[in-house]
Amino acid sequence: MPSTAFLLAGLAATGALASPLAHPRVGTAVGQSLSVEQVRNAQFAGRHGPFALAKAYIKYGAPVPGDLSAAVARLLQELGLDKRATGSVVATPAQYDAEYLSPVSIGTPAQTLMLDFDTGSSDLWVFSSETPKSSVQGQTVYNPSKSSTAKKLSGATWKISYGDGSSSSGSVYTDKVTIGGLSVSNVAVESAQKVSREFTAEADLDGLLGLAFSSINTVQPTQQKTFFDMAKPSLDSAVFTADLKYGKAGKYNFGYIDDSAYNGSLTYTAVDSSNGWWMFTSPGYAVGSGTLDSTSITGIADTGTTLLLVPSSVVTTYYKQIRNARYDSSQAGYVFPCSTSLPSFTYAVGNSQIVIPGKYINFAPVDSAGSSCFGGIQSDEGIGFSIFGDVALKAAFVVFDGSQSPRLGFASK
Ligand SMILES: CNCc1ccc(Oc2cccnc2)o1
Repeated sequence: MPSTAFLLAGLAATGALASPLAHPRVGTAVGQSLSVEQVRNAQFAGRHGPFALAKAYIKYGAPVPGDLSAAVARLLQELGLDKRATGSVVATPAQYDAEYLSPVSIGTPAQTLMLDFDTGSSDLWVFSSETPKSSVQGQTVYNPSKSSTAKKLSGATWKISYGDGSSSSGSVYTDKVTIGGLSVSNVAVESAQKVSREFTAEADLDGLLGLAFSSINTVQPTQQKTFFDMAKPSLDSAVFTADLKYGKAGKYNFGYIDDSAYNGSLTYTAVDSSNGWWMFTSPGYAVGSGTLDSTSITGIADTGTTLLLVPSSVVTTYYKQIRNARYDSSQAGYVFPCSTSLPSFTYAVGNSQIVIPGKYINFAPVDSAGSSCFGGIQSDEGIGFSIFGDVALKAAFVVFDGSQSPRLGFASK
């Protein structure tokens, strides 16, 4: 909920706190006299003593006394002026929950693309009219020349590569972006002039929408803000939530926490955003009904990564519990017979725990025969930190709190 002072300053800025008669037009000087016509201030929020009184305090930079602040807050609420923006959009899983796609409207008139919301990166990039035709195979493209609100960001370029080896690059526009009813103007929309073959192969994915911190946005020479950072000033609360699901559509919400979407309570844990990611430390894990092992796991909450990637010692401990599970070097990962009944995997968050049901850890068959299946838990070897990807996140309701001190909230559901 924005502070009263913040709302008051906003109202003052709009002139809503000004007097009903404002914006005097400059009169005409006739001889020594001057006549000044006054016009009604259409934005005036009405005669309200507390506003008038508070305006004086704001005008002279004096702190608004407690009871006046409370009176103003009540008035703002009564007048519905404390309502801020929120948004809510469906997240539909692609094949085997490999990624989740959400509709995003860009430009005027709206061009709606299906984007992969990625809390592990900070670029909003799209297939576009500038993407080589040979690289576009089924994707919907954004055409800035067809948007009256698109503006070329002159001289700006971007280039990004992802953990799975895929990459893309191009030019930059700013345009209006709307997600689930939440519209934000002048958002950086990065137009792909090159995409790697992995993206070309994914006909349903029209681009990515980065939700990590703007400090790792790749636009040069002037780094750009993420959609979330651009939306923050209008949001009821500086948060977004990820409610991904196993084999069915989940939801991303912006600006509010839907307390009916989870069980019990949220447990918050500290975030180290110094590298631009939502990085946190899980104080322990358990396999199946086993006791919690207090080996801590430090990693990022990454909706753009499919699997749960953890230290090799944890991976070995997990698959040791499964007869016929083995490391298959040809797949570069642990596999097991697809008919296997898998143990759950629990990761601690503060003093609480998130349980990933065993079935979430059967990612997909490795071959058309479907006899051998690839594990949803694999090693983070070589990355430098763990990655709590979709396999881990879809077992929870996750709050990405982007306030002054960013934090993550987890709840079971
Ligand atoms: C699956 N390859 C193409 C692709 C789809 C989504 C992404 O983006 C990623 C990949 C890995 C980590 N984070 C984001 O790449």
